[in-house]
Amino acid sequence: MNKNHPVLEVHDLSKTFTLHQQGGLELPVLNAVSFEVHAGDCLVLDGPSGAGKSSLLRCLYGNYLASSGEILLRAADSGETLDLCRISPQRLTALRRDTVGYVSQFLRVIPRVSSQALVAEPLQALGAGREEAMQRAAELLARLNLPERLWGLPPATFSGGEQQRVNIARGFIAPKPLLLLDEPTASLDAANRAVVITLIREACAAGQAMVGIFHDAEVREAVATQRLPLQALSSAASHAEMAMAA
Ligand SMILES: Nc1ncnc2c1ncn2[C@@H]1O[C@H](COP(=O)(O)OP(=O)(O)OP(=O)(O)O)[C@@H](O)[C@H]1O
Repeated sequence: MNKNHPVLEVHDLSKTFTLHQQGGLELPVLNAVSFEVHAGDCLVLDGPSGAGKSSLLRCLYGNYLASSGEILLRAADSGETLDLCRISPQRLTALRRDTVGYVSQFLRVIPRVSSQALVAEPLQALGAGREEAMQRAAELLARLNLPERLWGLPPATFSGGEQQRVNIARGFIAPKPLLLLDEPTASLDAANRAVVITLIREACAAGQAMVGIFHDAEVREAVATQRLPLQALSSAASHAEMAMAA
């Protein structure tokens, strides 16, 4: 692990939402946030509800465009450092394939695609053969205790916890340098939470870096190598009150 070159560097990142349906009201959510993450680190985002944890994670995946600042990520293919705040959509798609993964709270189901194939897909996108990817998908689904009778079915009708485990397997199958985790254990029982903790630790030991939000204090304690405290800058409620008072 090279501690000198961070996988991710964030400099003075700020994000303000403009609420067009409320007369262009401005809602500052992140103010000059800076941090770096190295291979093997698991950075846990801390802070109360509304502090901007999910918004920050979405900026790091390029779903939200930051208002100012830099998000520097080292591309796995070229080793080139790219700024997510100033990147083309084509480059972002390539980065998501080989450099940065995202485990959201909810699974995006593709009709008629089996759970196992859905999990295998990110590894195939990195060049692995179908057989190898399906085998690795089966191993992960088994570790996450998803009953084998479900592997061949599309996950649309699965329970929340079953869908979340398919999503986690899909996130962990391809060893990208950076993995973003948005409450990956929120719908899981204690046994499966323990599996996810082990997966995170193994991935970090193998040199991946993680940035995550974890609902459960026990999980935060178990996985964090660093913490980033965030504070609520303003709340939608107080802004709504201000708008009504104006
Ligand atoms: N797309 C959006 N448009 C407008 N406001 C938004 C948007 N996304 C988030 N916000 C606002 O930004 C603030 C931060 O939200 P965010 O979801 O990032 O917080 P959080 O720390 O993840 O909260 P929680 O722990 O409750 O999930 C909230 O006040 C929220 O209403």
